[in-house]
Amino acid sequence: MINFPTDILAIENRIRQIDPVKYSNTRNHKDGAVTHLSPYISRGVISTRQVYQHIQTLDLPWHKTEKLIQELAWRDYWQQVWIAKKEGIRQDLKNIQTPISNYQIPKAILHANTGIEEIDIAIKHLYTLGYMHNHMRMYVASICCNIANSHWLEPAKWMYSHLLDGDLASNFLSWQWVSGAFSNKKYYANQNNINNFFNSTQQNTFLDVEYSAFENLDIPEILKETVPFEFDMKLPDTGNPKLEKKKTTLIYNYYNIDPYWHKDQEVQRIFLLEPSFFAKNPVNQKCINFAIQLTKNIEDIKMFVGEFSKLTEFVDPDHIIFKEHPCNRYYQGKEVPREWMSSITGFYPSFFSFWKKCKKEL
Ligand SMILES: Cc1cc2nc3c(=O)[nH]c(=O)nc-3n(C[C@H](O)[C@H](O)[C@H](O)COP(=O)(O)OP(=O)(O)OC[C@H]3O[C@@H](n4cnc5c(N)ncnc54)[C@H](O)[C@@H]3O)c2cc1C
Repeated sequence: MINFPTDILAIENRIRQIDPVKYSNTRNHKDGAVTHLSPYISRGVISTRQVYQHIQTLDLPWHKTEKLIQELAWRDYWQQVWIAKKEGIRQDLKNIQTPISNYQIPKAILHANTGIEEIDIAIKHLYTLGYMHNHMRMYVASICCNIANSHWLEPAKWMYSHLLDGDLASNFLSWQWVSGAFSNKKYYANQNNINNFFNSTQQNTFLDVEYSAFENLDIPEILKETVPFEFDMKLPDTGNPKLEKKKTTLIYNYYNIDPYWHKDQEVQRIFLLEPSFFAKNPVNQKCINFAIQLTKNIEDIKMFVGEFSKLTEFVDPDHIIFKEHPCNRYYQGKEVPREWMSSITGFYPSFFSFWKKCKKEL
């Protein structure tokens, strides 16, 4: 079973294990050769550029690596949408999702008892592992939004809260894509599709229908009971670390745990966990622990649990440096850029218009 080590050498080793050819032939399958790198990209430990540069060293023809590079570009694309739309990613961006029967989550999804064996197994794995296969994320989102007619936001928050790779842009915008709020067509998958890609043989489930039946499908009994997303999240209680007010200070956070950032320089390093951010975007203890473990790759980093405004009482903003990211627009100090795979920035209404431009550079 897959695991997610936090030591930087193990993470770099995982990059070296990428097989772009096998990836493109198998990525949609349960046991496909996917990279399992997303928790490290989401937490800002490695960048899409770094993965892309490794792929280039393999000296493979473009057509054999294109699929994986394209998936990496999806990551950058959603980030650019987030930068452009800001908090707007929490709302239906292109179309209003319809029909909606509730703004909650089907209880059967939360309790992993939809009756669809592979879905239920995958949700239990999500709870224990903090990971779910991309195709399975699409199935789960489709069941919530397009079969149970739940608005995408609450189930998206639920999934985000359990993923080690939780990334608000990839998450919310993918949910919008599945539900038709960021695409012109809802995504459906039937039981046959799940059986094909997830090696099962189940029949007679609520998804065991022809595609033509989906538009007018009644909400199955098992999905009718819905519950709100409620999460009581606790951040570690560390007390205030000893800080130097006038020392050059690098701010790390849930989206930036880059161990090579100004490595070997004599600076103050702070891992900032802001209660207001996590109150709005809660994650489970496993996710917080994972992030904290990742900071162990950074020497002498100190954890500060509190708001940025509180931190500035201890460190002068003139001495603060932070990486550009939509979740920390309000930081004060010097903002420096993140690493991207290409130089293409800005909002593109569709991934393929963005990809067309990226491709020219890659
Ligand atoms: C409903 C839904 C919710 C999602 N929520 C998240 C999330 O919270 N965080 C997150 O990182 N990804 C999310 N994704 C995207 C995708 O499922 C994961 O990035 C991918 O499954 C991660 O596994 P991997 O690293 O093995 O991916 P691989 O298939 O090995 O892909 C390599 C890398 O490409 C990028 N990538 C691949 N597929 C996508 C995609 N569809 N969208 C954006 N980037 C992609 C990721 O950075 C990934 O690490 C979501 C997708 C869906 C459909």
